[in-house]
Amino acid sequence: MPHTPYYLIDKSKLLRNMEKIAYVREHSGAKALLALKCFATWSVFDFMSDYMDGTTSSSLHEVKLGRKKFGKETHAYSVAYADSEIDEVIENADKIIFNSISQLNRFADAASGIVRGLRLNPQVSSSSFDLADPARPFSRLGEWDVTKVEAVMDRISGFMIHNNCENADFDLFDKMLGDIETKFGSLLSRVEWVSLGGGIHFTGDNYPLDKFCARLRAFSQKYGVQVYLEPGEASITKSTTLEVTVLDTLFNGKNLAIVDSSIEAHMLDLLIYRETAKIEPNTGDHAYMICGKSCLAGDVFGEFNFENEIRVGDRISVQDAAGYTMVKKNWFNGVGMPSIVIKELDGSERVVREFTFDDYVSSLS
Ligand SMILES: Cc1ncc(COP(=O)(O)O)c(C=O)c1O
Ligand SMILES: NCCCCNCC[C@H](N)C(=O)O
Repeated sequence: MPHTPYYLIDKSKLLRNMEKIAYVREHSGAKALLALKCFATWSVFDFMSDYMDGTTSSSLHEVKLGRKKFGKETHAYSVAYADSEIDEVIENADKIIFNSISQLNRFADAASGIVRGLRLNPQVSSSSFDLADPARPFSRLGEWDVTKVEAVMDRISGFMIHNNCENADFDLFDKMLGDIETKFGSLLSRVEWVSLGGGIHFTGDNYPLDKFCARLRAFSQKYGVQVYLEPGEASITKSTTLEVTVLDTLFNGKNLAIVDSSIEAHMLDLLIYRETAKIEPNTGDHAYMICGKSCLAGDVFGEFNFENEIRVGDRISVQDAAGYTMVKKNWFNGVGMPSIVIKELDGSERVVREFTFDDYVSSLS
């Protein structure tokens, strides 16, 4: 049994998402690229690559990781490329998507030998978080002015449009795609491919996959484009837990349990978006606030119910711990970094990465 804390990636749960992605690819004709910003734990890429078409990236490091560890089709995108990195980005990519017309022009020569695209911003999104809303006022994420885009159509063969965020509502997706068609329809029929980005929770329970496939296929046929999807969360949702152990219990008006992990260090996204973790089944008469071990006063995973009183040494599994966790983990307080463990399809567990004091030291100088 590995020492806690560790992220436990369960391949049988990952497989459920992979099979839905494969279904969508087959029935819609869309290609699916893993968004590495969400999940970049490359030890399961061999497994995932049987079900997906490749990766998309947000930086030089991610595009190189995608090329090296996942293979297949590799898309490069970044909010802005530096002169010093553009050649290496291009060397490692099949397509490059520029965020702005100025970057497209700046790197016109460097990128003349690679398929190029441009990010469009339809100025509508499904995000309820200002922080993650690509359509927020003054957004820097993509071009929105059709006249300006028309002027560079000879330099690109595709678009990327990412405006969904944790969107589990097919009707909302459908409506927003309609908005995109209204705004950019005249441009869409002039390109060969369109990536609709990530943020579409189509692998969730009860998502109307057949309607989704039909909508994607109709879009693809109407404009004569290859559609791409860039699932991050949808690829890995509910596949992983963060396994922790209780180190101490206190009563300060509420029952508190301190675990050998930290929301700040190991599930940072929850803190950023002011969400609580998930612990199942969350039933029983014993209510506890589950707290992290960093010195941050608000290092709290949330309040949950348990069937029994919690004792030091008890194990707790924090659910849904794959997306935006391992890619964001940090060494705050020097808290021990969770190992990464894979549960194989036969149920056996394999530790694929452990972090030591030397890793902490080498992350600083
Ligand atoms: C361009 C792009 N593609 C894909 C994604 C992945 O989104 P999600 O993990 O919500 O599916 C994001 C999220 O930031 C993104 O910005
Ligand atoms: N759970 C809170 C919202 C998370 C939003 N996802 C983060 C990134 C996202 N893909 C984006 O578009 O910014």
